[in-house]
Amino acid sequence: METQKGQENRKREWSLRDFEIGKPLGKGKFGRVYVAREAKSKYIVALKVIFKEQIEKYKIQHQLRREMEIQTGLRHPNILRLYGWFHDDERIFLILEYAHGGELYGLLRKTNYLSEKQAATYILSLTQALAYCHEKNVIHRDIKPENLLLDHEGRLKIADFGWSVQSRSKRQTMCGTLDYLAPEMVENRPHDYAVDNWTLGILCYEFLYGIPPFEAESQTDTFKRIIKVDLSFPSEPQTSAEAKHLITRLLVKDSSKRLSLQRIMEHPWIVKNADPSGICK
Ligand SMILES: Nc1ncnc2c1ncn2[C@@H]1O[C@H](COP(=O)(O)OP(=O)(O)OP(=O)(O)O)[C@@H](O)[C@H]1O
Repeated sequence: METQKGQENRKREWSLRDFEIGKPLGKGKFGRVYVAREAKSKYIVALKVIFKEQIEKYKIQHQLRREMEIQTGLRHPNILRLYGWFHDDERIFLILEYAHGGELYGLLRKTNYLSEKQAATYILSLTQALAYCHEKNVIHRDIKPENLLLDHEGRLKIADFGWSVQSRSKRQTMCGTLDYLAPEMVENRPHDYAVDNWTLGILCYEFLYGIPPFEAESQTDTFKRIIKVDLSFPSEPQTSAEAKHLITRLLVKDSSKRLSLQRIMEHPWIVKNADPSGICK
């Protein structure tokens, strides 16, 4: 879409008549997602349909607007494009890049865990995308496998910016999903970009072992494990000392001592294992 008409498209007024609707891709809390084809250009997109009634019921008007504004402004190979949106009386339609490969979560549930090469490639892609976001003062705050999609080449795309925020100052609202939250967030302390670096440590662990490191029977126990940084590595599957080193350097309680995104990209485990093209099949 963008490639054919460039800037012009973003200013254009869309309507449902511009699209041929195809198969459903899935259902979320607030609506459904379909494959769709723009009738004129034949360009394939994902059309997310959100019911205004649901938005009002859950009082997420502000959050949705913020998500739409942030995601529209981001252009990175590892961030799902939001090309534009339109609405009718009952629904809001988001025109999204189509990720043919579905959710990374699905792949992880199927294989239980990823190889070091796959895990490192995804962590590098995520780190590069987050470095781009942080440069634009965007903190994602809710990176987890359910929010990561894959394109037709297996390239990772960050898809959901529902909890992201664009701010230079520290934030205090607790948000996101407990297993992936940094100690400063679960303790309701001011937080900044470093919460995303923590989450990279959580994801790296989950990619390699199949479960997030602080998962517990109850939310209370998960909370306790996070604030203690109660980290241990299972004996199976066996992983390299370098992978464990990276995780240990990210899951650090003091946010100022966590490895920076630049240092993650230069870490020996990443350099040795990650495919810089981001393509992972
Ligand atoms: N751009 C896309 N390309 C391909 N599949 C997609 C795309 N966006 C969403 N999907 C699929 O549609 C499903 C529903 O997506 P949706 O964003 O509505 O909900 P969700 O992220 O699962 O949950 P939530 O409502 O909590 O955000 C996803 O699980 C995913 O499999």
